[in-house]
Amino acid sequence: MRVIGLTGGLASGKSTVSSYLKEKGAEILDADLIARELMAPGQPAWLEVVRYFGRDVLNEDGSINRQVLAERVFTRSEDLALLNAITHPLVRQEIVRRLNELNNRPTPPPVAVVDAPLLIEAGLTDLVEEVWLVAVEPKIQIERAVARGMAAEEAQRRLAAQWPLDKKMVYATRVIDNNGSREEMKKQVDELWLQLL
Ligand SMILES: CC(C)(COP(=O)(O)OP(=O)(O)OC[C@H]1O[C@@H](n2cnc3c(N)ncnc32)[C@H](O)[C@@H]1O)[C@@H](O)C(=O)NCCC(=O)NCCS
Ligand SMILES: Nc1ncnc2c1ncn2[C@@H]1O[C@H](COP(=O)(O)OP(=O)(O)OP(=O)(O)O)[C@@H](O)[C@H]1O
Repeated sequence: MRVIGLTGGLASGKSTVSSYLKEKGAEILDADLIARELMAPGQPAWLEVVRYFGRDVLNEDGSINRQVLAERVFTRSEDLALLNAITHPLVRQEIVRRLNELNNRPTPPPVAVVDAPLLIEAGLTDLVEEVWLVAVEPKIQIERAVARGMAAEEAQRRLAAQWPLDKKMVYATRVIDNNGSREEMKKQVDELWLQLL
């Protein structure tokens, strides 16, 4: 089983690329989804979030109010650092567990893709053989995030919490340019997939 890391900032097109890789037969481990699952009531990250951020960030049913928490962490860098310190080790542990599980299947998939916006920032690159970076100009990232319903200021704040493209480039072993059309992106992924297998 080959293990690929897929990364890129906000609204860069990671999910679009990973759905395409899934069609080709890859198994996808989605770090955003894993983080969300670990923050469900009673789960390890939920307990820590409540301990450090208090019950103010909870909905009435005890689930985390993601909008309130996002407002806290993307306007106060100390709070973001705290949330990252809670979630990133747990996300890492869960990714390791799931990769082992895939590897131990009687027939492991040919490729596992770790889809993580913060693959590089959170230091997960040692878990993967290659780092595929979905690269998009910040202006287009904001446009696409807004088209998806996010306020422009919110998108700006999230982008500011992520490493700039040139810093991520240093860690990338392959770059997928997603400034153009979906078709153009697919052509590049077809090529990378052929080279991989
Ligand atoms: C802050 C939270 C509650 C906001 O939830 P929300 O549903 O609005 O966003 P969602 O989780 O779908 O993330 C959307 C995008 O926001 C950006 N983002 C999320 N967390 C972070 C972060 N810690 N730093 C920078 N950008 C982030 C990413 O581009 C991500 O793809 C949530 O993102 C969270 O718990 N983040 C901490 C966990 C984490 O770092 N996840 C990233 C994968 S390791
Ligand atoms: N080449 C493209 N041209 C136009 N729109 C695109 C292209 N690629 C992706 N999109 C759109 O941009 C938005 C962001 O893409 P996607 O959800 O794949 O990004 P992401 O990196 O997974 O985002 P996030 O991690 O922030 O959730 C989506 O609405 C998607 O349909």
